[in-house]
Amino acid sequence: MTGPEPFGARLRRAMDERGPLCVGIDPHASLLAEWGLSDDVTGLERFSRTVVEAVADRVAVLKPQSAFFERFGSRGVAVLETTVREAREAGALVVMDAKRGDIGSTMAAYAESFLHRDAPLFSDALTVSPYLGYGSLSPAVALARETGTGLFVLALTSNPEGGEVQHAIRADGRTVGATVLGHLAVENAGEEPLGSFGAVVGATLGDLSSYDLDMGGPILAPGIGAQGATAADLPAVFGGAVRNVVPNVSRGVLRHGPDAVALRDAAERFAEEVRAAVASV
Ligand SMILES: O=c1ccn([C@@H]2O[C@H](COP(=O)(O)O)[C@@H](O)[C@H]2O)c(=O)[nH]1
Repeated sequence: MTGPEPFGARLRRAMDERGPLCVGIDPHASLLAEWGLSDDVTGLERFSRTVVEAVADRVAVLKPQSAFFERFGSRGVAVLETTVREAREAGALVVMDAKRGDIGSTMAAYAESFLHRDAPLFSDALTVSPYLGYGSLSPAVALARETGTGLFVLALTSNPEGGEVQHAIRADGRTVGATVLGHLAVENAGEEPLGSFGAVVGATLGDLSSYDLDMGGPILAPGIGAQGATAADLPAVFGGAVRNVVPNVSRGVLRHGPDAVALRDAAERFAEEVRAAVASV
């Protein structure tokens, strides 16, 4: 093989070896308070390091939510850099949840910020928004191919408001969300065992049988835990595509902190529930 191993192949292996689970690092102010931490950079740093030390050596994916770090300005971003580096060093893949999206020329700079090997925030994958037109993501697709990283493109989000955009029907009769999934199928064509260009599809959405979720790439599925979905819902929501689903749980795990053993146990319970749900299909 020439070049770095693609993200999709690395993710497939991590999911098979560690179980298909993504734990979110979302340092909400309310969680900092529950953990007895101050709502400042010191609290942020302690929170993030505790999560990384508790689970990064065992879960497939960690997903820091950039917003909760950006809240503290440049010092918060410095904590995010350390969090990403330490999580990767411990063996987890890192999906940066920054949901970037802009015109192509600016998108190129966003891609450099997260997917260039020399970037301080270099991550294994980045969440992006296709709602400036899927083609605006081309610079990120190109850089991800070059650096062996991946993208998770917002297709059908977990929040109830998403439907007004994503279920909207285009002139060709397809929904906007289905169109995004169609673009991803093209990106992933021929990639084995899994493409590097994933979709974000909420686990909260109920029956999605009208959508072709089998687009050759991974599906990042937020919504389990605090948003009300459960691992047992996954087969009904994702059907045969469930094998490629990486469910995300943030608050559902984090509320068990600050005790590292309790965090680890919670992550392992979710991973086991997901494994059982996938095996039932
Ligand atoms: O459709 C989406 C896309 C992203 N998210 C993000 O996932 C986590 C969910 O956190 P929970 O605490 O498990 O609810 C959070 O970072 C969201 O910004 C999403 O929920 N839905």
